Amino acid sequence: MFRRAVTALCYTAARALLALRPHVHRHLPSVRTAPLLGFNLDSRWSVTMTWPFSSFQPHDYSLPNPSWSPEMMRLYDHYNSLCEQEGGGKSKAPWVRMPSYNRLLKYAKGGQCLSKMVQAKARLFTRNMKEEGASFEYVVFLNKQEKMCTCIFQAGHLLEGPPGYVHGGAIATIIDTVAGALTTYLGGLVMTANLTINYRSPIPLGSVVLVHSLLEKMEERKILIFCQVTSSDGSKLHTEATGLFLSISLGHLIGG
Ligand SMILES: CCCCCCCCCC(=O)SCCNC(=O)CCNC(=O)[C@H](O)C(C)(C)COP(=O)(O)OP(=O)(O)OC[C@H]1O[C@@H](n2cnc3c(N)ncnc32)[C@H](O)[C@@H]1OP(=O)(O)O
Repeated sequence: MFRRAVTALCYTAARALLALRPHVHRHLPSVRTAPLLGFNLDSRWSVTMTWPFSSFQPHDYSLPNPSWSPEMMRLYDHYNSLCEQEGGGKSKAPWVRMPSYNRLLKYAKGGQCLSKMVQAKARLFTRNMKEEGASFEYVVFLNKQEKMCTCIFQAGHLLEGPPGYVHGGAIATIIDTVAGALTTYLGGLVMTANLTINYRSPIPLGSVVLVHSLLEKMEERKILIFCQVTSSDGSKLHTEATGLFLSISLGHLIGG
């Protein structure tokens, strides 16, 4: 009984992710939970919830907070100005800001509630710090036409690797996150199969960098991504990476 309930909840959450690209629904068997906990991601990637309690709206971590440096704010304002504006209806603007929650479950309608029922203490580890600015501060913008994402990333003091510089694992994490966001948009439910990273120059702790991720090739379930991390003015290359993502069936996640 419990297992069936958890499975139904997982189906609902996964359907929320798959809603990003409806064509991948072919990977999912039909389920009956959707009418109970439906969801909708509108064209600006903000979640439209019909859950009756508005306070259940999840916190969006990709919005500015006081820890953001002037450079982070400048870049945020720049990319935001390229996006469809609030109340602007259907826009031709190619960029959208992707919302960011501390659990992927929260993309589901009623996901705030779901996330309290399924492994309530679990958190997306890029979004699990209480202190703003201490670790990953980032916002991802998606360009649907170009099939690319650009992330503005401010690396906080807890991400130190070599003294004064960002840890290579933290850089891999933000690359995986940005490439993962792009491939989720392109392929629905995905997992990283392979990441190959070349660290070209160290990233100073506390600095703001740009993480660009773009589609190289998409072949059935395989999505190949190219990434570059550069200084905020683009003059310095910090990191290059390629990633292979595979779109998966829901059974892959809940079957173990
Ligand atoms: C808005 C949303 C934001 C989201 C941000 C968060 C993103 C976070 C993303 C992650 O970090 S995911 C967690 C880390 N990844 C994993 O834990 C994945 C662990 N590995 C697996 O679960 C499976 O190995 C995997 C799903 C990747 C593949 O298993 P499958 O059984 O689906 O694939 P299969 O073995 O049938 O292979 C399918 C094809 O892919 C190829 N392939 C599989 N794994 C490969 C690999 N590692 N390298 C190269 N090719 C690979 C394989 O050769 C084959 O090619 P062909 O079709 O041409 O024969």
